[in-house]
Amino acid sequence: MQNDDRNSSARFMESLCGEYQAHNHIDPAFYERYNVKRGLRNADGTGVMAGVTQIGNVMGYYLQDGERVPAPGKLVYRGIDVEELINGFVSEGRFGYEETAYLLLFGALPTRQQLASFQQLLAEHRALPPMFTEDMILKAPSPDVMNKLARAVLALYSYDDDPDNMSLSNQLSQAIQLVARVPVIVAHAFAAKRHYYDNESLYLHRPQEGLGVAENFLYSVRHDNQFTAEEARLLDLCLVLHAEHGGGNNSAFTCRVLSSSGTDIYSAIAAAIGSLKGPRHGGANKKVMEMFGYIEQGVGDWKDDDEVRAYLGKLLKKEAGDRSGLIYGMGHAIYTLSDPRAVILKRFAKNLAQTKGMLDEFELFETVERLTPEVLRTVKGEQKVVCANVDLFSGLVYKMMGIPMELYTPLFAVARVVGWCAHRIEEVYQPGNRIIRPAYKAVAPMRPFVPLDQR
Ligand SMILES: CC(=O)SCCNC(=O)CCNC(=O)[C@H](O)C(C)(C)COP(=O)(O)OP(=O)(O)OC[C@H]1O[C@@H](n2cnc3c(N)ncnc32)[C@H](O)[C@@H]1OP(=O)(O)O
Ligand SMILES: O=C([O-])CC(=O)C(=O)O
Repeated sequence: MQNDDRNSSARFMESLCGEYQAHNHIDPAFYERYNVKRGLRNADGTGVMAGVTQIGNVMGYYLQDGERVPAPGKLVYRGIDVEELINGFVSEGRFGYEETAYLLLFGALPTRQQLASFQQLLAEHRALPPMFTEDMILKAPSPDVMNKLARAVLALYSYDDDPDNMSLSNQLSQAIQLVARVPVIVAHAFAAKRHYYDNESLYLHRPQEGLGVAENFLYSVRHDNQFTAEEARLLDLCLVLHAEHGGGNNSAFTCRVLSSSGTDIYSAIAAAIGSLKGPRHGGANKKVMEMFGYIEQGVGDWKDDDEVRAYLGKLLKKEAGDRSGLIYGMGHAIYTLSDPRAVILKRFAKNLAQTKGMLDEFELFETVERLTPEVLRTVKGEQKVVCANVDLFSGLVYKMMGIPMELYTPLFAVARVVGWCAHRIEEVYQPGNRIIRPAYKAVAPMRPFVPLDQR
């Protein structure tokens, strides 16, 4: 394109922005006037009840006389407290992700035999279809692994002989395939990203028989295939903690919205991946680490509360960091006093920081966790009780395990695909399900059409 053309299309683009701004303002007062549940949230911040589920339960407050009372967070999978679930498999010296996946998908803890058969099924489905990596990943790589993952999941539709078959056995079988394949797609998408965008050597490792999801993931993303048993156990725990979070979280709800239309599983899961990528949702784990990069640079003395406080204020006022006004890793739609996953991950982060000589960094994370509620109150007047969410410490744990930042959000997807599949199947098979179709109050005044030469 010539310079003049470029300038004139830039000017036209600018004028289009002006056109948009002139005609698209929505008065915030409308939300109250028309009783619109912004973000599908009631006035007190609680979520609008949009469905019934048996899969997961997230508790962060209780209601007393119609008021929200903050409480320590609790996460429940299929009626079982996640902390109890973790204690169960850790104390018996097993990996827990496959057992958790079985529980979430089918609704009951597996027997020893069922667990072994399920692990075998996952192993059989791990291999991607012939030429899939070459045609769908290497030929069209992406600088963003989540973007590649969404596109690859959507592409699996054309490698499935019966993609729109809605029978329960087909849906479950597609779900098992996705749980098995998503980690492999992530590993290959990451390899392609490193090769085509970072000029690194290309290595593609095939998943190994006899290794579970966490071990295979570490095996595949490390160029020398090496990992320790301790690393695999910690990653397994992270996967369990990220596997599910109720029907209302943005990505599960996205998946349920698509599923309610009767579309195929690949479309629904690809959309959920797109949702999780967002920086206010799963993408926050990467944003947390980027934000700490800014804080570490911008704060001279990490142990000086006043300096950290002042920098957090700048983040909120969009004067520092990525200028979004957010302190990533803090706040949650449901949790108030604590996110149980953050509590567990913080414990592991502290232990790892001690052994890796990274206690100063860990303590800076703790300071941000401690000071953010106060800064949110003073700078934004925010009265809500705010705690660290799962994303505050997960990135630090991954960093100390030597897992590259581009994989933080994809790892979330590796775990959460199980929750999404469980929600999809529940949405499709619940009796009397209906297409999800909320309303939008239309506020544009009516006006006549004007012929082209009279505008
Ligand atoms: C896996 C997950 O998805 S966990 C969440 C990961 N996301 C993040 O860490 C991003 C930072 N946090 C946030 O953006 C929010 O806390 C969310 C998106 C997680 C929850 O959002 P909401 O439920 O709408 O927040 P809530 O009702 O508690 O907040 C009310 C106000 O406080 C603000 N707020 C809440 N948390 C933060 C934060 N971390 N930084 C800045 N402002 C915040 C909200 O933007 C909102 O302000 P507004 O009224 O000016 O729009
Ligand atoms: O529940 C939510 O809103 C966000 C979420 O998925 C999580 O915290 O894991």
